Amino acid sequence: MNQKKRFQQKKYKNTVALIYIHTYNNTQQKMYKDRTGCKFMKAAIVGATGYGGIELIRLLHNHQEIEHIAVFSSSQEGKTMAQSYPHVTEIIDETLETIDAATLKEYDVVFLSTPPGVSAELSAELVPETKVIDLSGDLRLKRSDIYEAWYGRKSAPNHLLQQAVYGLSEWKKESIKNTSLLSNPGCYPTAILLGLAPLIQEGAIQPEYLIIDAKSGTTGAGRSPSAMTHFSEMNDNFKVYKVNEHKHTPEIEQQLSDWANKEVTVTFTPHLVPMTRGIMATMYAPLTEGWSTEKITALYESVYADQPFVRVRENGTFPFTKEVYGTNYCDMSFSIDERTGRITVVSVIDNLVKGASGQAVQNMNLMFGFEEGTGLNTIPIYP
Ligand SMILES: NC(=O)C1=CN([C@@H]2O[C@H](COP(=O)(O)OP(=O)(O)OC[C@H]3O[C@@H](n4cnc5c(N)ncnc54)[C@H](OP(=O)(O)O)[C@@H]3O)[C@@H](O)[C@H]2O)C=CC1
Ligand SMILES: CC(=O)N[C@@H](CCC(=O)OP(=O)(O)O)C(=O)O
Repeated sequence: MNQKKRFQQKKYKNTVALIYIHTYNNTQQKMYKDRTGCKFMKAAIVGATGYGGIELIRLLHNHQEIEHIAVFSSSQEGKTMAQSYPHVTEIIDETLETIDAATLKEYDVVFLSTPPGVSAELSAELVPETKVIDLSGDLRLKRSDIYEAWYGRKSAPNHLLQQAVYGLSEWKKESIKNTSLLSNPGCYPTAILLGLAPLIQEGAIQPEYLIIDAKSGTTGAGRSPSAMTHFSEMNDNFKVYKVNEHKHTPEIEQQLSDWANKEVTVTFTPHLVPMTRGIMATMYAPLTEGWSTEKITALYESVYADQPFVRVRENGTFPFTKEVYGTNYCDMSFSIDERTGRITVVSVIDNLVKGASGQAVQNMNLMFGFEEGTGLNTIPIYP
């Protein structure tokens, strides 16, 4: 009997029959569902000292199924989380552990909130023994030549790229449920793809003329200070960066091409704005024949009717980033310009929640058969 099964048997032998004789398959997922509220999951976070990591801690700490959160670091082993983040003093008393595949395999789920290159190596050692959710871009692109061209580094082995399920939670829920290797989408692609999905899937826009303009808060760049993001460079400023060379471009194109059933290329221009969290994506494209405000409204409402974290606003009532702050929501609205025949779609997310750790927890919920919104049902912090 392996470590994980021993743990579950020890903890639950008096309360939950059979829990330890199942392996990771649909049967066990059903059992997880049956055990809602038992709090027996053990989660590990690699890269816990980063912004994605501390946000995972915030969300998992309040998650009713998580019994234990272990934290791992490549540079601060032996220190406590409170040494990195005093705001978790007396809330999270875990000590940062050395990253080691054998230890990580003891956990039910491992979050890799690490820079590019780490998960390409680590996830190969962890799946299928445990479930891995990778927040980095290592496993999002299916073609290694495209990864290498845009990331400027060697890609993960092809079999891992093919095995990983791209976890835009609102789609491919069945694939997400059945995978051990989940690749969490990038922050910009999450806001952009959710905003464009109904239009591209229905052929309502001409994708060859699609232009995407997006703005991010500085936490999108992680915790390490840089000349790009530090206060005196960013305060009272507004920056454009990586024009026509941002690594999220092929990620957006890959998914749009899949939905459109033809190759789609986009102009994507990211900007940095002096705020802590938030992404606003503004997308412009010419409509195809026959679409009106009423038809597009009905389309968005039907596509997102059963998606708990997508809120379609009344036509023309555009969302602001603060209206999703600290939450897993993606809010959106659109307007059609009758003069030009173009539609403008605006979507907003919190980059650290729906754009990273929140979507990772949503995907974990799907992978383990929990209710999709478990641990994520909070009201935005406003103002
Ligand atoms: N910030 C955001 O809005 C989003 C981020 N992402 C992606 O999520 C990942 C984490 O981002 P974020 O938290 O913002 O970045 P941070 O820079 O804030 O944190 C990254 C963490 O990775 C750890 N790390 C560094 N080198 C290694 C290594 N060689 N092996 C293992 N761990 C290492 C560091 O912790 P330590 O030194 O303690 O090991 C660090 O705290 C990145 O891939 C990022 O691109 C995705 C979507 C949105
Ligand atoms: C503001 C800012 O710098 N944002 C980051 C995007 C963060 C992200 O999602 O990066 P991954 O694809 O590596 O996960 C950037 O533009 O590179």
